Amino acid sequence: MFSKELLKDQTILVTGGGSGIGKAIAKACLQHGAQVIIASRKEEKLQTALEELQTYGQCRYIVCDIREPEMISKLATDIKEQEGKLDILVNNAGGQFPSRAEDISNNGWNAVINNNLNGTWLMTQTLAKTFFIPQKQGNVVNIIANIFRGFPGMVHTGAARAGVENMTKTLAVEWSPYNIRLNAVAPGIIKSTGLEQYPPEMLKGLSDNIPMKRLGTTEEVANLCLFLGSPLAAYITGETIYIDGGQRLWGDVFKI
Ligand SMILES: CCCCCCC/C=C/C(=O)SCCNC(=O)CCNC(=O)[C@H](O)C(C)(C)COP(=O)(O)OP(=O)(O)OC[C@H]1O[C@@H](n2cnc3c(N)ncnc32)[C@H](O)[C@@H]1OP(=O)(O)O
Ligand SMILES: NC(=O)C1=CN([C@@H]2O[C@H](COP(=O)(O)OP(=O)(O)OC[C@H]3O[C@@H](n4cnc5c(N)ncnc54)[C@H](OP(=O)(O)O)[C@@H]3O)[C@@H](O)[C@H]2O)C=CC1
Repeated sequence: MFSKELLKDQTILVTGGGSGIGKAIAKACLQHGAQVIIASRKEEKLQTALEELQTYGQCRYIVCDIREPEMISKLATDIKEQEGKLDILVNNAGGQFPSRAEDISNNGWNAVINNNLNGTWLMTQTLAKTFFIPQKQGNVVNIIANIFRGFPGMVHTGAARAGVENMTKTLAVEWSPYNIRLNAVAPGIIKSTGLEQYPPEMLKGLSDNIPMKRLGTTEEVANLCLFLGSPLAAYITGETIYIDGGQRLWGDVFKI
């Protein structure tokens, strides 16, 4: 177990923090001494999550669509006025839909690229310019996906997440003079609210195709993010860590 003071005095923004993996990350950060802001599109979801999260520490929410530059600017101003600083950004918001590549419409492709690549970029650039670069200190954790062998059945998100992975490496070098670390976390299949959007027949037998024969938990992903956000990972930057029970190496996710 980590020290309860691992993230003491840290201010952390978790996008998509109202559900699933993001909520688990927010909870873990609160339990380790941080103050946390969660952000996403749906206020009702954020409000419900907040009621649970604030029992663990100081937390609030901001409604923000990561695809909308104006909303992101307002979010940055809001944090500047309220908290006065930001130490860690967790870019967790995202998602996609399963589809054969030949069936994806132009709008469908753009929606997924906008959500996962452009949204992550806009958040990262705005918050780095507002906080991390002037502070000469910052930390970004990007949640991507298991794209190790491509992403058959979800080419749009595979392309977007590969973009985020490369962006993570590039910015780790460009922004190292500002003492900003950036890393990516690549979850395999995690038992979370996100899986509810997949048809039940697609979810049958998934564990059989994972070397460890089980799905991951949101808490396991949160623990990895805690580590990367903390001083324990002070010399790690530009890295992608897979948390997938070995699935990147063996087993089919999609039968194609
Ligand atoms: C076998 C099990 C799977 C294991 C894989 C596990 C790995 C990954 C797991 C996860 O990531 S879990 C997290 C999942 N959570 C989410 O995905 C939630 C967020 N997702 C979304 O919000 C959407 O998917 C979105 C498309 C990114 C949202 O975009 P937007 O709100 O802009 O969409 P729309 O305006 O409704 O539609 C735009 C465009 O996209 C087409 N489209 C949307 N959904 C589907 C769909 N289910 N199937 C086909 N096409 C879809 C939609 O039709 C529009 O295109 P046009 O119709 O206008 O051409
Ligand atoms: N669960 C899994 O097996 C895996 C998940 N992932 C990724 O991990 C992340 C979390 O997934 P998970 O918790 O499972 O799923 P959820 O669907 O529960 O989480 C997605 C979160 O992102 C938010 N979100 C989506 N689009 C936007 C947007 N444009 N602007 C702001 N917020 C947005 C949603 O909130 P709201 O609707 O309020 O906007 C929601 O809270 C996602 O990026 C997902 O793709 C990756 C690999 C595997």
